[in-house]
Amino acid sequence: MSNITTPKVNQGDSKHLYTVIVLGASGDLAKKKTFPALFGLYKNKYLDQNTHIIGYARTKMDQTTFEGHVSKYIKLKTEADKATLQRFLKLCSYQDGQYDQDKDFQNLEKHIVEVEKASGSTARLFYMALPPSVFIPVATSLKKNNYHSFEKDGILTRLIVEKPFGMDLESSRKLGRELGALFNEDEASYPSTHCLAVIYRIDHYLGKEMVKNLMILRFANVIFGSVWNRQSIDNVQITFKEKIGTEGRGGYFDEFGIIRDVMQNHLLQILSLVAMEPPVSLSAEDVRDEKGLSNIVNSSSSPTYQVKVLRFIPPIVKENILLGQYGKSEDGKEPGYLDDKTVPHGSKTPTYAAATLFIHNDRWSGVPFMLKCGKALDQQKTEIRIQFKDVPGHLFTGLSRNEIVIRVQPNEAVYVKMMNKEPGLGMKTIISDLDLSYSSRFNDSVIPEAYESLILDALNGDHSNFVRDDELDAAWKIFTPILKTIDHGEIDPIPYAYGSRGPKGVGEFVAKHGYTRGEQAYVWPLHSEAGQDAAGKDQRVEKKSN
Ligand SMILES: NC(=O)C1=CN([C@@H]2O[C@H](COP(=O)(O)OP(=O)(O)OC[C@H]3O[C@@H](n4cnc5c(N)ncnc54)[C@H](OP(=O)(O)O)[C@@H]3O)[C@@H](O)[C@H]2O)C=CC1
Ligand SMILES: O=C1O[C@H](COP(=O)(O)O)[C@@H](O)[C@H](O)[C@H]1O
Repeated sequence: MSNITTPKVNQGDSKHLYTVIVLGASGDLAKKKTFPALFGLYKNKYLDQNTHIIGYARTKMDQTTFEGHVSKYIKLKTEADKATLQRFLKLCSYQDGQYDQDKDFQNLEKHIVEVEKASGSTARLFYMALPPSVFIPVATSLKKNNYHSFEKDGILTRLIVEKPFGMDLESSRKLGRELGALFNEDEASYPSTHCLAVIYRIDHYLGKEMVKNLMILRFANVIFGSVWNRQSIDNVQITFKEKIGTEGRGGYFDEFGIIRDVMQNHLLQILSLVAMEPPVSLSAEDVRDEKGLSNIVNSSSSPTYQVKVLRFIPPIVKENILLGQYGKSEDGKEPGYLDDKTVPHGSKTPTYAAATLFIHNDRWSGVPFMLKCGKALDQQKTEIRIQFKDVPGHLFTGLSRNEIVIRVQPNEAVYVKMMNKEPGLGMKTIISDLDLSYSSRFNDSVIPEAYESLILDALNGDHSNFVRDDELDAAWKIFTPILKTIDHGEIDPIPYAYGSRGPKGVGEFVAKHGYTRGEQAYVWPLHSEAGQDAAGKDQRVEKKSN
């Protein structure tokens, strides 16, 4: 594990040994992310070496098949890793059952109790790697059959819930109410007891190294802190691109579309960390107060309201949105979105979206925040691009604007585009960069997977990087009206070819909101496909010496 982040093991709950129960264990998320993350934590000794993992789903599987499912996406680099995997698999077991049958959850309970007796575990982490349609039946069954009071039985319960948290404001509130009736939102409200199960709403982007780095970049550097406002910044872009389409998930995706899949959650969470005011402290509630909604602060006589960043963002309007849907690749080899048989004929669901949001507060008034995301594009990347205003006056010509780029993935980096004197005689300006590329600066460090980091936080009882219900409410208020318009088929997505840069008009869209391409050509060296393919190896040196 990384020497960039050095989390403490079981901080706050060190007396608890957990049993982890993965519901939906037969699924895509469980095999691709949850089990590999649990293995990563186990391998690096962030999980107690006696932590048992129980899979639960409807599919019937014997132990060998389950072990194959658990290990399919686990990357083994050394012989020692192989031996560790064998030890890890001995801690994994599987139980099949329906999601709404008490008797099946009672069987699960028997199995958990056996495991607890054998291991001495006193805490349960339930991980719901399930489609949202079964969140409530499963949470209800768990509460009825598998929940114990800490005070009475000495068993601590935590529950991780995956996105999507609803389809719109109304359904998100309904889900929140129903879940809230079963489990708690917040441990801090019940400090003395620890007796109620607590919900952790996961948005895995909050576990990404560079997203977590935003707080430090912003609030631990005077040089950034003092220019992080409308006086200096012209526009901000937050971009998510994926090379793959909806392969295998078309049916699921069509219900949601790219805005609900990526923009309303991952990109908005990044925006709130880029734009929020400094929190009072790094405590979970102080950080989430700044990102989220209003919070009544008790004063002796009258309450005061702290107003927070998402509340300053009005709903997105039709003029500030651009949608796309991918078709076949230009060579015809890759299928278009509508070629997927699980996608309804003639679907208008967007697989690409660009939207501009404004934050009407003193810091950001007038600064466009452009969120862009799409599937089946030319490259994979997530980045935050903060573009500064033009240099005033006429001392120099042909200048490009300064930009701070935070490359979330791949090839984690922070680089600042800046003007420099071209070396040699004369006073010619040249665009260059201050480049903190992790592959060269921290090349002996391993960056933890987002899910490793977040599961560890949940085990440690740290809510800071999870989504609170009022944040969710604020997020849905921004998106629900435009989503209704889209769901009614009122905006036609612009077609784009699989593997292209996206729909025509994206360049004009960002230009309309102020993004300016400089006169001088600039390519961040690791931006190239070659750089991406060699993730972890710095291509710059080769490029510069060529
Ligand atoms: N896959 C991914 O990359 C990501 C997924 N997520 C979220 O994680 C959750 C799980 O995703 P994912 O693993 O892809 O989902 P899957 O479609 O693979 O579903 C997980 C399991 O749930 C059961 N299941 C599927 N459909 C239904 C249904 N209609 N009714 C009851 N049970 C069903 C199946 O198990 P069985 O039939 O054996 O019971 C399946 O193996 C979702 O909320 C998703 O949005 C979030 C981020 C990324
Ligand atoms: O939540 C989701 O995220 C993934 C992208 O995650 P990443 O960590 O690989 O960037 C996306 O593919 C998926 O559609 C979405 O549901």
